[in-house]
Amino acid sequence: MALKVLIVEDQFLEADSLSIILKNEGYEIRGIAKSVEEANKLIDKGKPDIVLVDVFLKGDLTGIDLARLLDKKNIPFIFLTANSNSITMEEALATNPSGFLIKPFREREILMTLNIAVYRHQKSIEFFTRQHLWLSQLLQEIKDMNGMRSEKMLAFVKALTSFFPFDFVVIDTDLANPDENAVYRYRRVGFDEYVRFDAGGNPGQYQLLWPDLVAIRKKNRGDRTPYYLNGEQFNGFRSKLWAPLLKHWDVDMSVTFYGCNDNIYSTEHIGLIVSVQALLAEVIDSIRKSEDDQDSPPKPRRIKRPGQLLKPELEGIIGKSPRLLEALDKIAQVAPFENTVLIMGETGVGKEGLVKALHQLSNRKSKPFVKVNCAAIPVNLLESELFGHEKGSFTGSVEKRIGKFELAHEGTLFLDEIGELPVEVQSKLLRAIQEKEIERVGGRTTIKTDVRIIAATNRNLLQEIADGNFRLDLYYRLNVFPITIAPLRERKEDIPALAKHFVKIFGLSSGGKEVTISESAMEQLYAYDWPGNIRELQHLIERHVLLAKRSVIDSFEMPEPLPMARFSLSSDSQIKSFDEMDKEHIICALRKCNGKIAGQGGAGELLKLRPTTLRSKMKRLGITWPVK
Ligand SMILES: Nc1ncnc2c1ncn2[C@@H]1O[C@H](COP(=O)(O)OP(=O)(O)OP(=O)(O)O)[C@@H](O)[C@H]1O
Repeated sequence: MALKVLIVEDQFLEADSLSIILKNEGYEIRGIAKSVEEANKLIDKGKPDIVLVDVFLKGDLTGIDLARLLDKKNIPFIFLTANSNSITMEEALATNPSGFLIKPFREREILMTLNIAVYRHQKSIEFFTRQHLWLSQLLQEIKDMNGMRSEKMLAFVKALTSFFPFDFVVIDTDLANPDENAVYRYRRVGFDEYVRFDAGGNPGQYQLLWPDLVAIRKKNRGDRTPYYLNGEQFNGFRSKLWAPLLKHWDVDMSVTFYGCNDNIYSTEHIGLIVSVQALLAEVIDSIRKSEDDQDSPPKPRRIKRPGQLLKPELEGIIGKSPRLLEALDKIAQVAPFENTVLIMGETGVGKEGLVKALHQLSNRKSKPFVKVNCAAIPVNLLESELFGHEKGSFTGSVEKRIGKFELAHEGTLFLDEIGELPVEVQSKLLRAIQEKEIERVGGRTTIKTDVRIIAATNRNLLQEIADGNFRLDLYYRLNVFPITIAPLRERKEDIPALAKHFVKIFGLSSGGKEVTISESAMEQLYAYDWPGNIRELQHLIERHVLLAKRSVIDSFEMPEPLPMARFSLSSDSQIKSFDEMDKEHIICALRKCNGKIAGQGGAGELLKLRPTTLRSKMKRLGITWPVK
């Protein structure tokens, strides 16, 4: 069936040419609207499958206003823009678009961007449907389960963890009952570990004590709509998701999730919770009716389910910080699906470990796992590395070569350092991913491939796009399910476990040395900022274990602080912005190279920047040569 497209564009010629191109490709044009008002009228007449909307429209409402409405209505949309002014881009990105088309439009790009947008939308629907089915099935099992009340409640909490990330959950089983025993509170302390607080128990650092809960109950009473809040403070947390559960049309119970991290809840969580609201109420009702087990062990109780402490595939991954658990949850959630996954994080944070775990948790685990490090392969060989080549296709290609796409057939292809991929290869990669077929270099036939792509990067891809080094359409195709791993300095609570783990490993590999770390040495590890993240910690400990003459490491020889940190600012010195410093630095390099940008001895080489990146930075900072 033809896909229905609505075009919202006030420039007649542009709208008309888009419409002709799309009609020729078999799309149905639902109409051309010149303003948000006109667009809304057309949408009311019949929902389009996708909307192409100009960011700047005449009238009071802009394309961004329309985008917000479309996002709420779950209609995918692509922005049309000639201007990549950064503030507008930031605002536009926040509306959750499925892509951007930059004017003047090229036919091929229009079609590719539309295909990607449709792919992303289909994947999100598919993801939601499967999540819903999976959660419903789990809830049904818990409802039918025999067992004591606390056992069933724990199974319930564990089931919810995979779908609604939380660090603390409050299940209120009887809102009308002023008894603290009607409220169940659990804190998540590991991937599959929880601490339960019974009536009178102390929920630790988080002040969710009974008086707080009474106040929250009072505030929520009568509220029938689930909501989420991000970025505010709630008793020490930064995110909250609340859902009322109805019985006989009355709000009788509720579930509240709290997260230590910002922005963990979204409209998707609301959609999912609403889709199982009735079942959640039935499960809690069945738990309420099951046998009470008040005479249980002292409180608070740390609960681990034997044999299921951690998914074995995640076992080598050390740490229990909320930031790490958030990433691990996402890995476990997305693994069974076929989605492309993009993993972002600074160098050495553990991206590769997560990618391997993802493959192991996926249905492709018995098939090949193939890694390509896009930064380590010379540019002229990258294409043949990815897609292979035919004998004699270029000088030196004496043998036919099978590329990584073919080697990864039916398995996972891990594209590490994707931000380093040259733009020329990016378009070929995009085609290979989108069309699921490749052509060997020098080959004439297309070869079908079935690979799941997982890409990782330590670069800010949006900045790379702004600098002209990364294709917007490839970014949208890869960024279907993004996962960010926080740097070590933002999850310092993981340091002791990681340090102990590395001490043990390097102790064993250096002849079974048993080494421990003193408290003051551990404090040194805490105080440092770890620009090289876990890899840097690992190397530091390896060195100290090898050199350790005693069984205790009393102090670490910490790396020198970064040069910047050594500058002491006198009270009258002026602090320069990063842009000002960049400008001075670039001008200095240009002077040294006499204005030469590209090639050997050019400023690009000196600054370790691609000439294109350097030129766009110069343009942005208003640098010209000779310097005015
Ligand atoms: N949570 C963890 N538990 C145990 N070891 C870890 C953990 N995270 C990272 N490591 C170890 O730290 C080292 C660096 O990790 P890894 O290579 O996965 O980082 P990366 O993010 O892929 O870095 P880069 O961007 O430089 O490729 C590896 O030896 C890895 O085993």
